[in-house]
Amino acid sequence: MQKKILTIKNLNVTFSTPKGPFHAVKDINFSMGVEKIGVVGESGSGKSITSKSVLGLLRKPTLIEADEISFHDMDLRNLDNTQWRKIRGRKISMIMQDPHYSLNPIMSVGKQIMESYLTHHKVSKTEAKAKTLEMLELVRINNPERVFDAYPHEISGGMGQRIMIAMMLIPQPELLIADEPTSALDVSVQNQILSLINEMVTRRNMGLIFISHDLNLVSRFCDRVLIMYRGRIVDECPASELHASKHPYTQGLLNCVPSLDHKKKRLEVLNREKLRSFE
Ligand SMILES: Nc1ncnc2c1ncn2[C@@H]1O[C@H](COP(=O)(O)OP(=O)(O)OP(=O)(O)O)[C@@H](O)[C@H]1O
Repeated sequence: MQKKILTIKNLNVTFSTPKGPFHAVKDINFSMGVEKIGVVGESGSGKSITSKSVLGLLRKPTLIEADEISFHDMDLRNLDNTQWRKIRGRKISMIMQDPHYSLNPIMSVGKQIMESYLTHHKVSKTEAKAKTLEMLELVRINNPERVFDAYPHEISGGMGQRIMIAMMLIPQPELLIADEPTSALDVSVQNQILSLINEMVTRRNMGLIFISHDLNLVSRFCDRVLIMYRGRIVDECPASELHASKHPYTQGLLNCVPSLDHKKKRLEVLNREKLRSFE
């Protein structure tokens, strides 16, 4: 049997809000090995909160309850900051949606990528810089020497996404959580980045959780898909069978995807009445 990288059993997340408790993530169960798992679902369905729970990024008073969240054999519940520092970035990395929130505004982007490498590898600065320039090239940055010295406000959104990807991949994590990692990139750069991520999965045995609104991309790129609705996983299928799913919510999502074949057809709106039984 394939070795498990991540196992989640009965994960529930409840926020405390001025209007009372809000149960954002409900009874999530899944496990994964060296594979690419796509997570889809409309905005607010709980995709990011599920990922943030895995990385211990939610703080009290938010209530995170789970029977199990384990990475290989390690229990990720209740780790302290020192233990998290050894895992975040090094073993589990997350590429966030907006690079401008994730990059340090007062440090050059090259230094940030280099630091990410040096934190986890005992090498000289010269070696780390060479590795950083190599990584910048791998994420298709032209003129890496110049970009190395740029500050986050000097770079475009698309370049920022590639820099985030470089920073997260350089330590060679065992699990990568990528939240809309290529949304600001044009199709050719997107394909190159996806092939780089794919290579990390196949050659370095990395597991990938790929959060996206792009159902066509997920069905093409991933191995398996989890479909979330209102905090729950309501459907799960091999990625190649996503378009054939019989689940009403998945069908609803698929019907909202613009298609070149149906240019004149009006885009459908999800029928919420039909979906009440999944809440
Ligand atoms: N700090 C918070 N306090 C209260 N509710 C929150 C908080 N953070 C997120 N939520 C709510 O939790 C739910 C799940 O949010 P989450 O960010 O996981 O959605 P998502 O599926 O990732 O959406 P998107 O695709 O837009 O990123 C949403 O209803 C959101 O409003």
